[in-house]
Amino acid sequence: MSKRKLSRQQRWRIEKIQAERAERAAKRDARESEKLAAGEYGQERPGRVTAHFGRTLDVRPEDSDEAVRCHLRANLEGLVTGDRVIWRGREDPDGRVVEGVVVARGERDSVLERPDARGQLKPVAANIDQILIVFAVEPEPHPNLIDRYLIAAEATGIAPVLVLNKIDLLPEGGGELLALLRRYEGLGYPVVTTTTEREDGLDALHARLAGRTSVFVGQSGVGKSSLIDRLLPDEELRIGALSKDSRKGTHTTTTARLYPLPDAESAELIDSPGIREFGLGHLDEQQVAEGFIEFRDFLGRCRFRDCRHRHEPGCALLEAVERGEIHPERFASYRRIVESLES
Ligand SMILES: Nc1nc2c(ncn2[C@@H]2O[C@H](COP(=O)(O)OP(=O)(O)OP(=O)(O)O)[C@@H](O)[C@H]2O)c(=O)[nH]1
Ligand SMILES: [Zn+2]
Repeated sequence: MSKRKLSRQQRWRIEKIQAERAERAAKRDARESEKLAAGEYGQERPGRVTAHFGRTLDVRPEDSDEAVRCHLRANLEGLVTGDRVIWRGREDPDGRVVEGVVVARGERDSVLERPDARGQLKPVAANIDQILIVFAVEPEPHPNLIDRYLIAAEATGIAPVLVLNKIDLLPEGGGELLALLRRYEGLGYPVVTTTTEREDGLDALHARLAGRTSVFVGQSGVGKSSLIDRLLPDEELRIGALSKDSRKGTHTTTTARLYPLPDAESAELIDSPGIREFGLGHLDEQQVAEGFIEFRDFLGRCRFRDCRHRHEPGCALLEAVERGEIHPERFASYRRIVESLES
């Protein structure tokens, strides 16, 4: 077969497939607008996306715990778990909302992004109030791991919280790790200590979660799963927040999900394996410097506009270290992280 003939055939096939696809989409839209026009769907109301599967979403109404399987109006794109939306529900003869259509997306306060397979940043969750960076007495956090997480969190604009887990393993008197934590508290970061080994081990965490939407991140083995299992003890509760037919879904493990926490006052958790792995990947030197919050007062004050804060004369950061306004270990950590970006 000649090359040209093949490509003509291919072109024809592609065009046919595209035409069919467009026709299907147009039909679907027409059906939806008919239903909307015919008043099959009820009033517009607010809700929040609790899970998403392509063009299908689970939306939890503001006045209910049970999410409703919804599809998207054709002109809407890129909704993620945590998005606030306006939607309309369709009721069955018994007056129960059985399905819905999302008609608009609300403003986002924040968005968490992750690089996709091609390295392009894609939103994975929205309207998160705080990133809980979990680390543990064991495995001991290696130097500047905490800083790396803090920088990544600062770059999202979402408030970080440090959670030290497994405090049942702390030595008498607290040891170095607690001293390190005090330093972070001094910088203004909230610090919470936890243990899943004691009945009251999560009290401080519950208080911190109340009234907010949170995500847990942190290195393997620090106890994220254990903490989340304790916060959402009832497996059914995790699944029960979803509409019935989404339980059958096979693609349910990778999407981020939003869970209401049973024991804390209007606390919500967004979780997925991808979110837990949140890390430093895609930052540049500028973002790293800005991620050290105590550097911010000094950035832009160096003598040279393109100062890289190494040994340049008139470097505002180096002078601040000299004066004791920046902790030398934080500055050393900054340097190591910048160097690791280069290699
Ligand atoms: N002593 C002690 N062990 C804990 C505590 N919390 C969790 N562990 C243990 O730490 C180990 C790791 O906990 P996981 O919850 O699997 O940690 P993770 O962060 O989810 O790890 P990945 O799934 O690899 O990301 C398990 O053996 C837990 O039993 C704690 O508060 N104290
Ligand atoms: Zn400088």
